[in-house]
Amino acid sequence: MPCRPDSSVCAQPVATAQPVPVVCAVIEQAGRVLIAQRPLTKLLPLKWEFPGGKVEPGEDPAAAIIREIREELGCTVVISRALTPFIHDYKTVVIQMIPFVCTLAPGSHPPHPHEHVAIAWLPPVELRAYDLAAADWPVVAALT
Ligand SMILES: Nc1nc2c([nH]c(=O)n2[C@H]2C[C@H](O)[C@@H](COP(=O)(O)OP(=O)(O)OP(=O)(O)O)O2)c(=O)[nH]1
Repeated sequence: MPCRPDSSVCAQPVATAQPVPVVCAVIEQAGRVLIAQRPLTKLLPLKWEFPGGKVEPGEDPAAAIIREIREELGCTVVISRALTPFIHDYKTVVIQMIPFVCTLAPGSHPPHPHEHVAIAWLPPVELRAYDLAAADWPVVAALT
């Protein structure tokens, strides 16, 4: 039997995409935090962000942020605290942002951009002058 669009009893399968879990690190050092500029060739080209990336299936978010920072910046971070995760809807993709405040581990190499086009260390109040990815503004609000 065909389904009427307004029917409440019609159980058509509905596409319910799960948010993509994304970890990001607010790396703190001497009153400044690190942001990184995304490459031209990826989503959100040239937007600034807190470095990180997608959590792999079955991966613990805390392990994911340490892995992503090692891959992207060649350094080791220690998690100081977790900020509250939240959902951001980009319309083309819905992500769950899972932010961590971190410091560089003692003896770590300094961060060096392997995938980003630039990095910057800023006092948190200066973040608002940068063209950050939309999902990063709640993270900035949690910091300032
Ligand atoms: N890493 C990161 N991604 C962010 C931030 N803000 C934000 O909207 N995003 C979005 C951009 C992407 O849609 C998604 C993360 O994707 P990504 O491309 O950085 O992840 P990845 O490093 O795992 O990349 P790949 O292996 O798939 O190439 O989250 C942020 O602060 N950090």
